Amino acid sequence: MRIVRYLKNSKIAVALIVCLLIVQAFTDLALPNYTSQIVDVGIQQSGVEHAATEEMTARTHDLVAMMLPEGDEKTFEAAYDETDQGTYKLNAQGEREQAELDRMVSLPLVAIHYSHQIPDLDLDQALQAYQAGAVQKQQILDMLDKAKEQMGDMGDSIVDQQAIAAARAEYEQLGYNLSDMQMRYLVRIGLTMLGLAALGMAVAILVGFIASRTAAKVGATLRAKLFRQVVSFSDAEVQSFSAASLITRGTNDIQLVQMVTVMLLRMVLYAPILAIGGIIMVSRTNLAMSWIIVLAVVVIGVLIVVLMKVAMPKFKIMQKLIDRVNLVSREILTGLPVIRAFDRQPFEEQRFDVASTRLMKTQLFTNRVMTFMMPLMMLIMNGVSVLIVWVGGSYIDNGTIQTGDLIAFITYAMVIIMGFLMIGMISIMLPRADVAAQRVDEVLSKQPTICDPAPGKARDAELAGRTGGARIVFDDVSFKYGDSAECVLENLDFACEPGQTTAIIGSTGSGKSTVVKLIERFYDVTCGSITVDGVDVRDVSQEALRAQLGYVPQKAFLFSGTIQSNIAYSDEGMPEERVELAAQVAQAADFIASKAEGLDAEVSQGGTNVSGGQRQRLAIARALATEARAYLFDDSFSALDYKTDAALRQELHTRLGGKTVVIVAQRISTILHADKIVVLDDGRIVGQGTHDELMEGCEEYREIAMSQLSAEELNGGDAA
Ligand SMILES: Nc1ncnc2c1ncn2[C@@H]1O[C@H](COP(=O)(O)OP(=O)(O)OP(=O)(O)O)[C@@H](O)[C@H]1O
Repeated sequence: MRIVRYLKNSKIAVALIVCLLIVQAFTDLALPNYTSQIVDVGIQQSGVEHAATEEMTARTHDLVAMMLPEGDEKTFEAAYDETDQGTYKLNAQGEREQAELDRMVSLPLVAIHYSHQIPDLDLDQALQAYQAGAVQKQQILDMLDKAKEQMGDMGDSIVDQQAIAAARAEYEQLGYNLSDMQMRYLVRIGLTMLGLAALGMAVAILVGFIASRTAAKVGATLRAKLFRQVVSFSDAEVQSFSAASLITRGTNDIQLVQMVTVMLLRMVLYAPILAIGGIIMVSRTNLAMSWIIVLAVVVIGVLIVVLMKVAMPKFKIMQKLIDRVNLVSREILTGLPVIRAFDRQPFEEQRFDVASTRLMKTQLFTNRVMTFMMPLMMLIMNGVSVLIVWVGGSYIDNGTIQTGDLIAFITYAMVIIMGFLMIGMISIMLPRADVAAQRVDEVLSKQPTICDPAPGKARDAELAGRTGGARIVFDDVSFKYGDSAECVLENLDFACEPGQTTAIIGSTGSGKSTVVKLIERFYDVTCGSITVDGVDVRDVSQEALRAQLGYVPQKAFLFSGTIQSNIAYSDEGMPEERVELAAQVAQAADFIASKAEGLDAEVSQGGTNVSGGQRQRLAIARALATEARAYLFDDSFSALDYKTDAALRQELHTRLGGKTVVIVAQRISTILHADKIVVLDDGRIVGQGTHDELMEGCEEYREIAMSQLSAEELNGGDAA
């Protein structure tokens, strides 16, 4: 069970909860016993608990002593002390042995109490005869045994009940106020019950508090781990899960795990304690009716199994359906302008509706099944109560049990059934949470395809501290994405020299962006190698490699914050001058100056409140603000107008003197003056050299150039 594993680091909290739950079970289980006492002793017996009264008259004392076997007589004599008034009071030793005394004195007391109803029996005479030695103890004991035998099976319980009546009569004879006694008893038991209830409540609150804290900690730890793991993923892993699913796993799934962890700590641990405690208490009350509880538990078991069989498959697909709704919503929200432009709202609404309705139907189904559960459970509980009253009624009738015992039995039966109910509810929730936990584990156990070399083997030191440009070399590089059969790049051989601009050009889908992504090591090459200053990119840590590179992605992405925080993204403490210089080189200074807040102007999430060109310029400034040795521009000038494009290239040329520049471009004018142009066609290099060389020797390049440039430009003029 995965969820239990998550509690590995919270052993102390779990142990504490178990201890507290035992206390809570003790209070919960003790209360019905007190209710039973209130009914049996407090009400029916007027608060008289024991047959062995606290005080008795000398006559009763002597008569009881006469009717006890010798061993018991000694104990009895030792338990009572004679008072100045000639009565006998229970002493401390007697209080300790009260249960034993009750057993002894019951029959003699009943005999004394009812003696006047038996003709020809004069106990006083018998006592005199006994004291005079005319009658032997054994004769009296035989007489008592015979009387008891005549009462049959019910003898014991009848004697117990009548003994209490006799004790009451004894108290009355001594002038005790019985209603005061009753009130004192009721108040004492009532206060004990209140105290127990308060303790139970305090413990329950404490358990809830610790359980919630522990579960919240489990949730937070899982979220942190998941986030760290997802951040370490390459594009391939993110794609394999899909961003929407990763979000559901990080939010909904972990939330479910957290919720069930609370239930696990509060209910799953409590249920067996309660059920076992209840069974022990019931066995003390009345075993004859236990079959009712067994029957109820079996019925509940069957009910839960049926419900699980019906609802479980639906529970299992629920998480996938939530994923789907997330995916569709994300796509629709991101593509809203396109949807509007093509007037596809009805279609998208329909798509969303399908995903949402499937989720709704599944949830409705499971909720409906669950709705059945509560009334059915109540039916079972009420049925059990009725059965107990019915069966118990006859037991009360023939004196086997008392009314209070019956009430206590009903309550214990409910406690046991509740325990099993809780186990049932959890057994429905747990598999669902287990699916969620499994989904989280899938992410956590996914091995990132891009890994750093072993700590001792990393060649970071060879790159650290170098200045000037970096020499990037592609040596017979081939690459294919994931499991796809075809190579996107094949046998690439070229070098990007320091202090030079290397341009990569080619038709759409020819693999230009992939080249840059391979330098950044977002993916690993399938064959061949890429080296930076002679060091294979796989032999250095990703951090060290990327510190050498300034990257501007094809799709400029900005974070919510300010212009300043976006440009200084690589280093929060970046000096203002560097931010300004980067903005200036990236041709963003003018538009920043036009903003009232300047560098502190707000940027919304994804940079949606700036234009495409401005976004590109800020993304360029962000890369230029780093201290990289090679700058990779992946089609980063496409949204710039020709003038800005030219000015930017001019600035790059002068400011980035010795650095390496790699420019992926669609527009030939952007790369016209590059030191080397690599022409890609369908993942293969079809030519490399300067513009002039390629115009002469590369058919594909000439075609692109002729389609984009005027005759004048082709003859040496500048497109800008
Ligand atoms: N994540 C990916 N998974 C699978 N295939 C991909 C992935 N990214 C790109 N491709 C495929 O690899 C090929 C090259 O893509 P790439 O983005 O490198 O081309 P490009 O030359 O930069 O195109 P463009 O000029 O349109 O940006 C394309 O055929 C594309 O379908």
